[in-house]
Amino acid sequence: MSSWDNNPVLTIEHLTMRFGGLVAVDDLSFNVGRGDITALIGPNGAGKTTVFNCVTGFYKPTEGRVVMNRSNGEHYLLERMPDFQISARAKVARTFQNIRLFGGMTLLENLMVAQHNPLMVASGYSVAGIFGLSSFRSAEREAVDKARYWLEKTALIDRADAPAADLPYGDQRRLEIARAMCSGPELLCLDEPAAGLNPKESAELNSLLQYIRKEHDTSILLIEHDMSVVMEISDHVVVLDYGEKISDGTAPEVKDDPKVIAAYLGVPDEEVDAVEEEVGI
Ligand SMILES: Nc1ncnc2c1ncn2[C@@H]1O[C@H](COP(=O)(O)OP(=O)(O)OP(=O)(O)O)[C@@H](O)[C@H]1O
Repeated sequence: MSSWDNNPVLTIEHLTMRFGGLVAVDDLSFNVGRGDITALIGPNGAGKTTVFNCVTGFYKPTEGRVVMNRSNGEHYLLERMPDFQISARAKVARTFQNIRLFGGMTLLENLMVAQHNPLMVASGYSVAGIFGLSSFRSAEREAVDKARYWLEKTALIDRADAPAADLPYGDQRRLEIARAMCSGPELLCLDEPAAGLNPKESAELNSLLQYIRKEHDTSILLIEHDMSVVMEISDHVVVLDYGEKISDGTAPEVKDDPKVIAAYLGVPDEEVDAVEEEVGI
């Protein structure tokens, strides 16, 4: 049995998502190991983002189960929960393929908004906040400390008071990760975190993700097209093609799987050898 099957933080069972006649995800099952960095890869249109949307409550799957197994022993059936509870109670956070920050707000404000739920609770849904009661003030201080901590870890602290829209692209990507981490997730889902990054920024991203996994006991599930990132940091790689799982293993196992090579080259399995020879790989 693979390590990710022994102690999964997320269990996906027979997940199917149909859009009319199109089957975007077809009877997909896999586990995300606790403490692992798991990559979900596959050619364009394979169904990766649809899986993310089912895990994070943006879509309700047509069939199947998505179970979050929290470290305190609680289990959550994510397909039955509204998305705000998936973040607040099941402790799953995500970033998006297209960056979604509040461009007009400062970096610090973006990270404070991410902590809106605990702050609202501490404010007694505004009464304590309005009267400046100490319970609210201490919750607010904690939220600022947490925001500053993640700005430091993502090397953005010097620009804490700048508008998010003024940041270069690579910095905005890191700010999105900082924002997701402010909700204290046990599972962090990242949709193409390395898209648009230069090699230096990609290397910094790798270090950041390894730090998050090691120091914060946060498991990571990422969709990524940049194979240098996938191969370097993933403990476990799941490959989708046309909504179906075609390979599932460690990065070296998956890299050498003829089915994966065939899917990426867009040819049938039996033609892989010939095409590889032709293109010299
Ligand atoms: N809301 C939707 N309505 C209809 N079809 C959809 C919807 N979302 C996704 N699809 C279709 O489902 C299939 C899988 O799309 P998805 O975005 O999950 O793939 P992907 O692997 O993330 O692709 P990419 O790598 O290009 O982002 C595609 O054919 C897509 O057009």
